[in-house]
Amino acid sequence: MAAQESRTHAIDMNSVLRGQSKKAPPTEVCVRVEDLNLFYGQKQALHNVTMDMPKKRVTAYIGPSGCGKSTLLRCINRMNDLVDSVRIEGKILIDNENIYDKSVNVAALRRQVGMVFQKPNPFPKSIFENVAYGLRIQGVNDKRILEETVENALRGAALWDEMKDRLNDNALGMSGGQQQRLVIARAIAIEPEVLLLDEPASALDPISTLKIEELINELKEKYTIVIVTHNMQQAARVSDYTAFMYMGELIEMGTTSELFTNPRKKQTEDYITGRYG
Ligand SMILES: Nc1ncnc2c1ncn2[C@@H]1O[C@H](COP(=O)(O)OP(=O)(O)OP(=O)(O)O)[C@@H](O)[C@H]1O
Repeated sequence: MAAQESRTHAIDMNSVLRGQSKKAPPTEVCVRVEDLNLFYGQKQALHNVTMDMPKKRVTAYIGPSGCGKSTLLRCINRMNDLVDSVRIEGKILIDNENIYDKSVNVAALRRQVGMVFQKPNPFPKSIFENVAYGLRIQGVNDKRILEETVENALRGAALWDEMKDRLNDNALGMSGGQQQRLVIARAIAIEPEVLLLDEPASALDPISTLKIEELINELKEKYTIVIVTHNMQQAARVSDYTAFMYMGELIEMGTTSELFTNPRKKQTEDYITGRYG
């Protein structure tokens, strides 16, 4: 009875999910997290997290503020290494290689695993140079290669038609939504394998948000995507798999459709039915 009632809550997930297939088809694992524990000084922020993220699919992390979503996301390209007090135990395997192995080249890892943040962060340079940036720092200066890459990346980020006549304009003159797609173009210009998106639309208006969501849907043809979002409807719209986290633990992960319509754990059900968070 309670469960029955709880499904008629504020967000009608069945309507959000309508049209999605019940089960995302099986696929290879791209990123595997194994027994991951993370400490910021004395404080443990992740507890024994183990999960698989499938190749060329979108996995969303949801959960209340402070539950460790961004921390877990930042482990996938070792961004947390930049925090002084951090200590990490466990493994993250990308294509079966442990990215925490001593032999790993972190700069190469960050080329393999691109990241986009909540606030768009274009450089105060031209649109062209923003997208060409990753190639330039790899030492590529061939005009033809740069032009081709910039065009492909802008097309990939659904920006080419809007921006093809403005390539020399300063990127800071673009709207917030355009800037966020530009930052995505900058990330895909160097052809990463995995794309991490940390609340990529939370600073954007509804139309720009919709464009980002459509873009995510297109990008998963080529990339494995992991997205942190506060917005459960957005998770339901864009992701194939959803992981629910609570107080640094992974409570439950499943296909998005199953997790939202038939959660196995009470904490998940309480969260998606709006009882907390
Ligand atoms: N650099 C840091 N130093 C110390 N503690 C941190 C740091 N970053 C995050 N934390 C702590 O780790 C915990 C998890 O934070 P995290 O940002 O990963 O959560 P989140 O689920 O992404 O939250 P939100 O949805 O509010 O962004 C929180 O208690 C937070 O205060």
